Amino acid sequence: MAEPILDIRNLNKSFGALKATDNVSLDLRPGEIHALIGPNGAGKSTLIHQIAGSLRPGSGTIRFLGRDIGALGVPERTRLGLGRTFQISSLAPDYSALRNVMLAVQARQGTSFRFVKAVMRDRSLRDPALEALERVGLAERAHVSAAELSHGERRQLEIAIALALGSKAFLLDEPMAGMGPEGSKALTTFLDGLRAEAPILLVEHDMDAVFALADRISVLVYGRVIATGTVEEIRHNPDVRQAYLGEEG
Ligand SMILES: Nc1ncnc2c1ncn2[C@@H]1O[C@H](COP(=O)(O)OP(=O)(O)OP(=O)(O)O)[C@@H](O)[C@H]1O
Repeated sequence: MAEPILDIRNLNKSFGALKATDNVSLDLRPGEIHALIGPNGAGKSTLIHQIAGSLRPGSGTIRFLGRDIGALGVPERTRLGLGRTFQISSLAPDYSALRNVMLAVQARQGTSFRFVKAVMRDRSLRDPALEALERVGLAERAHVSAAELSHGERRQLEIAIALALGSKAFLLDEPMAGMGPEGSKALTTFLDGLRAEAPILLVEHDMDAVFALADRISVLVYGRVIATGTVEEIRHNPDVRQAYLGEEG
């Protein structure tokens, strides 16, 4: 079996008396989409925050590309290639889609401050940014401000930014949220292709998308992973049906 890209072992996080992450172990392997599902409040976002570095675990280890990243902050983890999209958008709303991605390319290149006009003309920033927009299907919207993009397009733009940052794995927290059926379908097709580039840890409530995309699913209930398996294994797991899917019959 291939070495995991991301390897989480015995992670714990409490908020007062509440165990939001209860001895969680899971991994993300090359080329896969590993979906993380569970009822509201199960601890999915809390787990993503700990992996991204925006929340410190109480205990446990997080290894990324073979390295213990537990002591690193968010920017260092991003630089190592841990790409993340957020439930709440982190885009600069007044900037065009292109400029949002160019800022990411600039951050990756570590280039210092330049005047905006010079930055916008700089082909070493512009070309990779346009390529990332092309890849997510947003090239035609390159000059539209982030604020004017549809909800789905903003999600695509966030992924373009993660691509431009050279992400080697993606943490996607509810990318389908607030999307209509067409948008969800388009994003599902896109994510299906994206896994070949970098594996995806996908938190998602849209079960159609999860069942269509996931190579493996982990089910989180009250902070604990109660099962990990293929779509078929999870669909037929009696504990999962009772704790979570059961409510859908
Ligand atoms: N900063 C915090 N302080 C105290 N409690 C918190 C904090 N963040 C999360 N919690 C609690 O931890 C539990 C897990 O929350 P979390 O947001 O991770 O769940 P989730 O599975 O992502 O839920 P949803 O599907 O609704 O997004 C919840 O009971 C929540 O109220």
